[in-house]
Amino acid sequence: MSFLWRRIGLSNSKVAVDQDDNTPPPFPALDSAQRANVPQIEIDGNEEHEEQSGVDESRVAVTVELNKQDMPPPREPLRHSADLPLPPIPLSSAPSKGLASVVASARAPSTSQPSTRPSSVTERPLPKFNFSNVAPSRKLAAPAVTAPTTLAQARRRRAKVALDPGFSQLDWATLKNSGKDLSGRPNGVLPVQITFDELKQHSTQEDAWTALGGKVYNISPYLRYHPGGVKELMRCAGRDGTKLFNITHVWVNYDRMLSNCFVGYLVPGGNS
Ligand code: HEM
Repeated sequence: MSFLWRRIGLSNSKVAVDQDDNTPPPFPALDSAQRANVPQIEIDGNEEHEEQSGVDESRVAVTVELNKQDMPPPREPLRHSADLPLPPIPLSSAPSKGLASVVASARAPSTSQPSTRPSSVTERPLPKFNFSNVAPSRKLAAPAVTAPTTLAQARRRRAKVALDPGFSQLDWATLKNSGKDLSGRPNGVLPVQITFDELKQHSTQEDAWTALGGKVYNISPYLRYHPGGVKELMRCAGRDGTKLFNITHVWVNYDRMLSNCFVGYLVPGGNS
């Protein structure tokens, strides 16, 4: 565990920030598909279990077990009445009635006529299947969806950050697409090589750099636009934020979002 003293806000007061703190924030939702690869644990109905393991109950996956081999055989497809062989046309009625009415009466026999349907094509009853005999073999993970019951619980699970007016993702896209250089470098200076020691110097809100995938970005202009809030984003300021970023939302295309904020490449040198 290594600590870095970081100035907070405009007050210049300093706090110790754990450089190795990659604890994921409560986003994405703890029972989401993104987190589906977290190790599963069995439910034991013991509330204390959560406390001990540090696992939120909503992360617990219910284990449903099915055995494919024990599934009932597929039902035989029903035959359409049009596929059934036509009953013999009574010869006596053929000359007097039109052909169409003869065919119609043959397909839909009147109630007065006894059915001529061959007994071999009568519908077979479905085979009986006892689901209690299903043996466990194949595991399917179904996330336990537990709706928060109180307002406090809901807040604890997912505290939504209220962005200031004019700082939506759309506003950021507009600013970015304006082509303005947001790297903070003097105009015309080419991307530079940045060591870890240099990176650490940029850890305040007014001058925050982070390294993502080997590239260093000036995240100060983006702070107030970040849907997860300034505080969360500042956790990766002055250090390599790749791990924390990927744990949180690997699907976000940071390279495109922060293209105007690109400062340079992270190179070995200094202490990481
Ligand atoms: C500089 C890199 C980062 C960029 C460009 C970025 C961008 C974004 C974007 C676009 C979203 C919305 C994603 C979505 O709704 O699917 C988001 C959400 C979020 N981000 Fe980041 N992020 C960055 C770093 C971080 C870091 C380091 C953390 C902290 C651990 C973090 C925490 C969050 C959280 C908690 C949300 C969820 C907000 C909500 O409740 O909707 N982000 N971020």
